[in-house]
Amino acid sequence: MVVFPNAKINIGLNIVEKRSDGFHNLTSCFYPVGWCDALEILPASAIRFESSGLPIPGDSTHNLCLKAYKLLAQEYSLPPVSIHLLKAVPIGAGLGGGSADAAFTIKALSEIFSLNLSVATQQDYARKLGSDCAFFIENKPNFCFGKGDEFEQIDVRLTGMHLVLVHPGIHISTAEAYAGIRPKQPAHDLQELLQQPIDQWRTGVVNDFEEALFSTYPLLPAIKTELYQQGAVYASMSGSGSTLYGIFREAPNLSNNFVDFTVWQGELT
Ligand SMILES: C[C@](O)(CO)[C@H](O)COP(=O)(O)OP(=O)(O)OC[C@H]1O[C@@H](n2ccc(N)nc2=O)[C@H](O)[C@@H]1O
Ligand SMILES: Nc1ncnc2c1ncn2[C@@H]1O[C@H](COP(=O)(O)OP(=O)(O)OP(=O)(O)O)[C@@H](O)[C@H]1O
Repeated sequence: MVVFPNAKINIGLNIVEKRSDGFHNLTSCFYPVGWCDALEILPASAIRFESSGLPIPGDSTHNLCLKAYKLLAQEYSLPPVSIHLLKAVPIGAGLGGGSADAAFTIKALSEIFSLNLSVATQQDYARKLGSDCAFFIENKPNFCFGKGDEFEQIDVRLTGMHLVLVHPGIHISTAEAYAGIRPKQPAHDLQELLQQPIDQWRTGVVNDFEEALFSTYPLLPAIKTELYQQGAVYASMSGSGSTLYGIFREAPNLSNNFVDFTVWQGELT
């Protein structure tokens, strides 16, 4: 089976408080986007994992696809599989790429081996692998809270709007980004702000990681400013960075912009 684990963006991200388990409670709208990896999982005579495309830091035995397989294999006595991951979504980029790989592995294994796992059960397994993972089981725009792994429906529809993602090649560790944050209650309720027309998001819909990371990496606010100059109706950093995104009504002509960076463009669904 071949599946295509896609990235997400965060539209607004409030880091509300530090929890007793060391994690943070947050509120954010997670929105799936079309930039994706390719993941092939086949029954095999022995467990095998390999990846191509972007190099993934760390030992491949720690890859989230393998962790997801091992989690289900021990519960359901799964036979061995061969996994090939073609990595395209940048890593440490605030796009949840590794988390999507983990969630799509759970979904694919459930289908290949007819495990008949409910959405809720798959989300429970995904939560064990990372805070962002559970979102990718349903993979639809959601208002997320708790560690980012609890969901409430939200009526934010950007279908047909044009998205530009700019990854400046800076790897930001999620744990380090959280360590630099002072949690606070948001000035305005994010769910309410997102009910306003998108033209009004610019003033109120904020990503709390921007304040700390923009002073460390001046390139990041420069890219955000450029996205607005090119006509974005809303621009922000995604997650803990370093990817910036702009939402446009029409595809901009970016032939002379962002030439030093990795850019992905496409329509939002
Ligand atoms: C920044 C976001 O991408 C926003 O969507 C996510 O909160 C990150 O989620 P993630 O990459 O799945 O993070 P995890 O793999 O669960 O955790 C990595 C590290 O980030 C910190 N972490 C993560 C999520 C969270 N709600 N609070 C945290 O403090 C913890 O130090 C944790 O050890
Ligand atoms: N399939 C995978 N894809 C990417 N990174 C993976 C994967 N499996 C394990 N990892 C590890 O996760 C680390 C990246 O985690 P990190 O949370 O910083 O970034 P991310 O998963 O790309 O998404 P985000 O930046 O949105 O959190 C890598 O350094 C790598 O060691």
